[in-house]
Amino acid sequence: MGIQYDDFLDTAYSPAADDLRCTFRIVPASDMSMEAAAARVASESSNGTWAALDVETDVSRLSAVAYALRDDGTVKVAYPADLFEDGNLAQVLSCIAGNIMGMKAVESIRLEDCEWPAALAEDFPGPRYGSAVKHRLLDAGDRPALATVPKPKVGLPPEAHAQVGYDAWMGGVDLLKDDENLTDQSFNPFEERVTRSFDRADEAESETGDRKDYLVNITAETDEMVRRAEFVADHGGRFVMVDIVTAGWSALQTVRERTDDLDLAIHAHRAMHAAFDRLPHHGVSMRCLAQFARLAGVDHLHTGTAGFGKLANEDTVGINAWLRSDLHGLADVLPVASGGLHPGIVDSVLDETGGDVMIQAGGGIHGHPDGTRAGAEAFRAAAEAWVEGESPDERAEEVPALRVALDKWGTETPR
Ligand SMILES: O=C(COP(=O)(O)O)[C@H](O)[C@H](O)COP(=O)(O)O
Ligand SMILES: [Mg+2]
Repeated sequence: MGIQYDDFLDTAYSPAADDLRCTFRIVPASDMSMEAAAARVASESSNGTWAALDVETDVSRLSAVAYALRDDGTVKVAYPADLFEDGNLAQVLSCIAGNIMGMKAVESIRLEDCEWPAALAEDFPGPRYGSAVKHRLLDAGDRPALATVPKPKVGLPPEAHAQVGYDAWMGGVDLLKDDENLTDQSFNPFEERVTRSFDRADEAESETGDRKDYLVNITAETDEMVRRAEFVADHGGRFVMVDIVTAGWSALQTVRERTDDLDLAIHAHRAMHAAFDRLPHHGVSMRCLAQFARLAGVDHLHTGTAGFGKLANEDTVGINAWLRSDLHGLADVLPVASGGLHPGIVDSVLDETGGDVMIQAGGGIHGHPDGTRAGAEAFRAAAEAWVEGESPDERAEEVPALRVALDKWGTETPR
């Protein structure tokens, strides 16, 4: 039988329940119609090629179909579930975000959204805890979970790093967090940092009576990540952090699977996400990256600050809603707002995201004029004031450290 581009376009197509439905934003090449470009996208991302083929086997049941072409430049493509290998995220992405990203038939193409059928989603583990980390592993209760990343982001030796952690825990944060580019460098070796930091966490726990933990960046080659996760668990840690985009989806899947018996929560830092999602017409949306991360099984994911922080954000509120929505029984994901946060804008961010999030500050805590502990007190006071419906200025009457932070930064959006 023959296969050609026309076979991949059916504007009246009604997808099957098991189809993976992807929405693309397409700008066709200047000499190509939207229909022709969309057919090529469906073809190249499933089982077609540039040449018409004559094949003995009927492979049409594995073909994708482009449909729902809209004037706004979006088109949907439906992929039959059998096109995909069970639980293999890399294989899925090699279809739906693979060769098509470089096709000359399109001027640009962006994968905007996916609707995951049960047939695919149920083959992935999803998060172990999701937002339940707030009460299962921490004492955050109804307030946002609070985390801090020491600054300078690299350069502190292990002892100083652990001291920053202690000060921040004592000031009221739940979690110390490594920065995305701190792993196992000579100035701050992984094992010494972990050992010293957990010793100080124990001190802070017994002095405050609250659970204190540490998002340890285990990002490395895959086997080494697993080894580091085991080291963290051996030292009483309940969380690991993975730079999920730079480490890669398959590596993340391996960490999720091979540490399953350690009961760890996975904190997903998204460094490099903007290489995929920052351009509005090309790449892969943050919304989709968040979907891949949830399927692979991260418990928390950075999704931005709804416009208030130092970094560009795509639809923080909409992505967070998706992370909380039902996905065929998979656990939800706790969104993390981070990047230029400080006590003066905590209320604005939480007004957008709601309180069921983690908020994280580095400079906005350690840049406090009176140091890390005062910075953490101010950050916690700002979060608690929001939960209790009080303004930052009202709360600052009782918390001098918050007054100092508000006087320093006001409501500025850092850049
Ligand atoms: O180090 C920080 C924040 O530090 P600071 O609080 O000093 O700005 C994180 O890497 C960013 O949150 C990443 O961005 P995003 O969360 O958007 O992925
Ligand atoms: Mg960082």
